[in-house]
Amino acid sequence: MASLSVAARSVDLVKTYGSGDTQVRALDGVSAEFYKGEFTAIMGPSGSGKSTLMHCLAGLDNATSGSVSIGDTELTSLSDKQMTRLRRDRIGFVFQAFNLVPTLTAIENITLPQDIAGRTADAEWLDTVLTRLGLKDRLKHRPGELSGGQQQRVACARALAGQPEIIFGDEPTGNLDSRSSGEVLSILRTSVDEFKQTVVIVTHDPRAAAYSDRVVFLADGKIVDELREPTAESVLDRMKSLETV
Ligand SMILES: Nc1ncnc2c1ncn2[C@@H]1O[C@H](COP(=O)(O)OP(=O)(O)OP(=O)(O)O)[C@@H](O)[C@H]1O
Repeated sequence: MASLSVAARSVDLVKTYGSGDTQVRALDGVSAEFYKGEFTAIMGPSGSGKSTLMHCLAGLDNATSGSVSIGDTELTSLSDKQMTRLRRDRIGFVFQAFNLVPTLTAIENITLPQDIAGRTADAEWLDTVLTRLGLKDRLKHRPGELSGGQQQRVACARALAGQPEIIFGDEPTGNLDSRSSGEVLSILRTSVDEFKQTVVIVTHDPRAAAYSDRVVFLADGKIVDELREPTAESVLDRMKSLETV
C-alpha cells in the first residue's frame, strides 16, 4: 500500500504498567501505520492492548518507549501544552461514554472545541454535518434530553466539525443498541467516503469492524494480523483463531 499516506504511526511502541513480578506489558513493540482517508478498526481479545494503543496514538497517554506521530509531528517531542493544542486542533474523539457536557445544548457541545480554540466553525461545513447527522431539530436539547444514539451523533458532529486530521473512537458504539450503532458507524463510514476523513476505532464487535477498510488485530500487546475489506464473518473467524491460540 505504498501509495497511501500515513495519518498516524507508532514505531516499536512499548507500554508497561507496574514493576517487578506484577509488571504488565500492555504494548510489546507495536509498529503500525494508519492511512489517510481510511477507516481502520483495531480489534483483539480483552486485555490485548487496544485502548492503550489508541490512547498513546491520540496523545492521551505516554508510552514507556518507542514513538508515535500524527502526520509529521512526533508526539514524544512535544511539551504538555503543545500536546494539548495538538489534541484540540488536529484530533477528533468519539468515546463510548459520549463525553458531552450536560449543561450545554447539543450545538454548544458540538462547537465547544472550536470555541475553546477561539475559532468559529465553518458555517457551511457545520450545516452539512448537522444535516447529514439528522441533528438539526435537536440542537437546543441538552444531552439528558437526547437518546444514547442521538448523544453519540452529537459526539460525532463535535469530532467532525473541526475537520480534524484524524478521528479516534474508543468503542464508539459500545453503549448503543444495534440500530443506533449502525447509524453512528454509517456516519463515520460516510465521513471517510465523502469527506476523506481518517477514522480509527477500537471495537469488540465484528459487525462494527465490517464498516472499516482495514482491521488490525492485537494479541498480548503485539500486532498479529490484519485484514482488508473485512466482513463480519471474516473478522469473526480471525478473532476465533486469536482467542484459541
Ligand atoms: N492503568 C493501568 N494499570 C495497570 N494495568 C493496566 C492499566 N491499564 C491497562 N492495563 C493492563 O494493560 C493491558 C492492556 O489493557 P487495555 O485496556 O489496553 O486492553 P484492551 O484490549 O483495550 O482491553 P478491553 O478489550 O478489555 O477493553 C491489560 O492487561 C490491562 O490489565
